[in-house]
Amino acid sequence: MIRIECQPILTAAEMRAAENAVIATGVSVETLMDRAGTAIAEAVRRLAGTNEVLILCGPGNNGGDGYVAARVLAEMGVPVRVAALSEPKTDAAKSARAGWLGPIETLAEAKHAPILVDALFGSGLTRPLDAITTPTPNRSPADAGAQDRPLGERLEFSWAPASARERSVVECLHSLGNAALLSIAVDLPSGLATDSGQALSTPPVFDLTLALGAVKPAHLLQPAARYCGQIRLLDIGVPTVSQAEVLKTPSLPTPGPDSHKYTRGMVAIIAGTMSGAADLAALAAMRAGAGYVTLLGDSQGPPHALVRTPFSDQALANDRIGALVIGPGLGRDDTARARLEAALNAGHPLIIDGDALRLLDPDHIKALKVPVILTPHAGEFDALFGKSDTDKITRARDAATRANAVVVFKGADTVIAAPDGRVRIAQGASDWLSTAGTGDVLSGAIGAMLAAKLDPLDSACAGVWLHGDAARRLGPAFIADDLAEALRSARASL
Ligand SMILES: NC(=O)C1=CN([C@@H]2O[C@H](COP(=O)(O)OP(=O)(O)OC[C@H]3O[C@@H](n4cnc5c(N)ncnc54)[C@H](OP(=O)(O)O)[C@@H]3O)[C@@H](O)[C@H]2O)[C@@H](O)CC1
Ligand SMILES: Nc1ncnc2c1ncn2[C@@H]1O[C@H](COP(=O)(O)OP(=O)(O)O)[C@@H](O)[C@H]1O
Ligand SMILES: [K+]
Repeated sequence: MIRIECQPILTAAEMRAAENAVIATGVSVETLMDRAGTAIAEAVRRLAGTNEVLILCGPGNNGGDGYVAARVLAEMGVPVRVAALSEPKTDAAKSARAGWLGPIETLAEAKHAPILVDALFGSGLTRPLDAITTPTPNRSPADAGAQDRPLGERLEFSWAPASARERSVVECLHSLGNAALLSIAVDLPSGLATDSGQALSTPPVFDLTLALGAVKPAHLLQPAARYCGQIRLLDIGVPTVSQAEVLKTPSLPTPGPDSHKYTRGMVAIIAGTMSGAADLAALAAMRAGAGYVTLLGDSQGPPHALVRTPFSDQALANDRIGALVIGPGLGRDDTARARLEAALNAGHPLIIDGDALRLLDPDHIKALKVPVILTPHAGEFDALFGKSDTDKITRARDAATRANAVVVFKGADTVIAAPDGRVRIAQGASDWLSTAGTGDVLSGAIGAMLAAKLDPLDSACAGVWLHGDAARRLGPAFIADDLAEALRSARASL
């Protein structure tokens, strides 16, 4: 089981292409399925202990993985039962099923087990599960004493129409999931759309998802990600590359004997009508490691290390400024517009956030001659780039190309895109970040990274990582001020 940080993220089609490239070298689908099922079995055995395992198998290759896992677990001496939704459809799944010598229960009538493994649907799901009804076996497992039947004897499905006992797949999944001590999804919790991260149906929340061969968008994008629990990758010997990767722990420069405050990086924050927001960005830039932070505009209070200067074109014309943050608490009045205009003309690398995003259009941003990082939340993104039903990765990537800027598309599933098509997606954000001012903190943290001369994509990634790590350290009910302070602990952990 491999941690997913830094791993390539593949769409369903990209994963199929990667698998096909391996198959073209002479490796059969059955061999890949065998590797997948064996890896699942090994992972499940480590977690299951002596507990009984119930594996739910669907009609496709996800179900095939389940049958292989069941066979291997049984060979390992782990108590395991199989319940199926229907007969397998693919050749590989049929051959995997043939290798399972135990009984097969129907999904609707399967009794729960302490360990639930969902191998109903993976990356092939294209429509909701709700409409599915389960076939009725000609004998129920209970009638036939399925649990006691020797290996080798199996129940045959009859494809009879709905019976009184028939239940929807979603309902079965939820009740078996609720009753389990530990629930594990094979590749994806059944019901999720692999590429968009939409929930075609609502699965239960799993404890663990075992991604096969590669991380998929649905492991990271909302709403799908909330159903996955912990995510671990299983290697099935399929080489994968992608321009999209899971956000990694950054490697940041630390001060040395030759460092001074300006070599550490100077960040300027432009204040506006709500100076608290600019104060938060400034504090965040300092705690993220900037050597010098100046706040241009009106604000008061600590920290004393923050250099407050009235806003002026002259103050802006400081060559030492390595990153200029504009937008947090800027307002949208004439003063805000004038300050934004001055900032765009100052020639410093820019982080554009909050109100400033509402005063610009993509063409204007594209015309800028300096590195630019945009940090919109969903509302700001829609206002700037237009609404769309396309998936968040594509939207972020298209926006980055259109504005020729790094785009940090915020949310519980922050997607960071560069104009060259590279994408990084954050995992495991704390939901407690949903509090006022945390976006201001992010812009300041990214400012510190850009001023430290990281390239724009790396700056955005490092800022998002520090922000996410700081939030996780704080636990519940923190406020943005706490988050800015905690950036220091996040940096110290590197
Ligand atoms: N390819 C490989 O080499 C390897 C792949 N691997 C594994 O394969 C998984 C992908 O397999 P997959 O493509 O067969 O898709 P899967 O997720 O099992 O489901 C599709 C099946 O379900 C059906 N179906 C869809 N929606 C439905 C619905 N609502 N209600 C009812 N049926 C519905 C659909 O039918 P159809 O839409 O064609 O009518 C089709 O039969 C992947 O996640 C990984 O676990 C590994 O073994 C490694 C090697
Ligand atoms: N439910 C959530 N789970 C995880 N992160 C979230 C959630 N909601 C918001 N965030 C993060 O919190 C920050 C909020 O930023 P933003 O919406 O700009 O707030 P503000 O303008 O109040 O500072 C972003 O970094 C975003 O990614
Ligand atoms: K599954």
